[in-house]
Amino acid sequence: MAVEPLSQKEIEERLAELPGWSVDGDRLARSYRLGSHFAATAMVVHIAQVQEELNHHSDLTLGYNTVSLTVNTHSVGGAVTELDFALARRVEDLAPGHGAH
Ligand SMILES: C[C@H](O)[C@H](O)[C@H]1CNC2=NC(N)=NC(=O)C2=N1
Repeated sequence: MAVEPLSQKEIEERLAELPGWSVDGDRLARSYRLGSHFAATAMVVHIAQVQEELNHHSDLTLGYNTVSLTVNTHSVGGAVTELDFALARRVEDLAPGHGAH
């Protein structure tokens, strides 16, 4: 399946289903706060596992008790695509298990 940049309208429709996520420049982004540094670290490892499964990788930043991601699709010149939203949905699914909000 060829992956293509999403239109502004397509991005807005998908963002409406993903509270907390936004588009910052040409990247889909969200930050989470967790209960401790160790909890944040465990979430980073879990996200890395999903990224390997999807073969799609965010810029993933670990803070003291925060985890931040930004992602776009290099192969279309750094635009937001369905692949970025697929990763975002998977991260949203795993976040509650880590107590992330
Ligand atoms: C060869 C491999 O499929 C590509 O390099 C993948 C890996 N991870 C990736 N991650 C992201 N965010 N964008 C890509 O275009 C991308 N491409």
